Amino acid sequence: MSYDLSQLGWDDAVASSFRPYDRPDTVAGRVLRADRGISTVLTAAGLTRAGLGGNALLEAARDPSLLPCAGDWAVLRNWPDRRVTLELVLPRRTTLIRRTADKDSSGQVLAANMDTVAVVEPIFPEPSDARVERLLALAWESGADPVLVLTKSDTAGDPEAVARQLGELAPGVPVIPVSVHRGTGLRDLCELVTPGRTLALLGRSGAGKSTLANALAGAPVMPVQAIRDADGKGRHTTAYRNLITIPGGGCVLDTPGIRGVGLLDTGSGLDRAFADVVELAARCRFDDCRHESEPGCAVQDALADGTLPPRRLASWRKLRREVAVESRRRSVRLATAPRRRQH
Ligand SMILES: Nc1nc2c(ncn2[C@@H]2O[C@H](COP(=O)(O)OP(=O)(O)OP(=O)(O)O)[C@@H](O)[C@H]2O)c(=O)[nH]1
Ligand SMILES: [Zn+2]
Repeated sequence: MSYDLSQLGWDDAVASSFRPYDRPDTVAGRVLRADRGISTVLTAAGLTRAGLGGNALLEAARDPSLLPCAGDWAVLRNWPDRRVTLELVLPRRTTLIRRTADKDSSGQVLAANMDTVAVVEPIFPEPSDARVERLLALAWESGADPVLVLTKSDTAGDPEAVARQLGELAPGVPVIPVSVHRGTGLRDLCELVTPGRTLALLGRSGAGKSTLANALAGAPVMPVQAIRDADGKGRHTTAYRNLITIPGGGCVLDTPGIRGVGLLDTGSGLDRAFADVVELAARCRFDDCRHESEPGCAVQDALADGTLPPRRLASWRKLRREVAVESRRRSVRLATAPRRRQH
């Protein structure tokens, strides 16, 4: 079997990052799934499973975020005894990464090398403004283009009205109401999974991500609810992340249903998610305006004339505080971490 990797997004940039490692015993592939050290990888020769090679283990010890994850392009090595190891994760073009509770961790990579991140929020039960804002910041931070997908639109009397309302939390982001049950809105999403393009789905458990991935694939490739193990115990399907190849080209990356996401904002994600507030703040008279009671505060003016909802300002402040606390913690950690190779 031979597979055309350009369908999966293999292009000149990936090819040139692979070139230095291109040897008779190596091959490049895209990670469909990474599960406790075993990666399922699609190469031009077909599907293969690879354990972590020595080099990949070393890299991961240095920085756990360099462990392979779904969506990665990787260098595989074929050994004479037919073993296959994953030796290196090629540089990621975009990365969805969240802060983990683990203090030493540099964050958990949820998905890599996607072109678009769909923040998936269900219309029923009630969509959460705060979750949408947080996930959009994470999506912007990834470097990919965000879209906001409102699932189960069949449950709303007027899904367009809900879309307009949530659209206010998503400046510059297309909002797409979708109902898989009715088959509406899917065409807009299909345009994001044309050959070579990857769409990642990000949302809470039950948001309808798997249902959406199945609909985009046109065939049930992923069990929606629970599947049964051989021993009869129920196992939930979304503990892992999966890259699904779409017949006709393109891929969908389903991330696990996440309960809480900590932001690991290093710069622009939050600013872009709150572009409306940032733009107002840039118009304040003082550069260091705290938008409280300073004269000439454009943010306070917008609150007063009703163009900026107070809730929106409050969530911006809350997320900024969270990110500031986290980056302080990170810099303390870096300063106190034992140096490697001191001599
Ligand atoms: N009414 C309606 N229900 C839907 C639609 N899409 C999904 N659902 C239901 O929503 C529930 C959750 O869907 P899933 O696709 O399993 O959600 P998920 O986001 O993959 O959840 P996790 O696997 O836990 O991350 C299921 O019971 C679906 O049948 C839709 O378009 N309309
Ligand atoms: Zn101000």
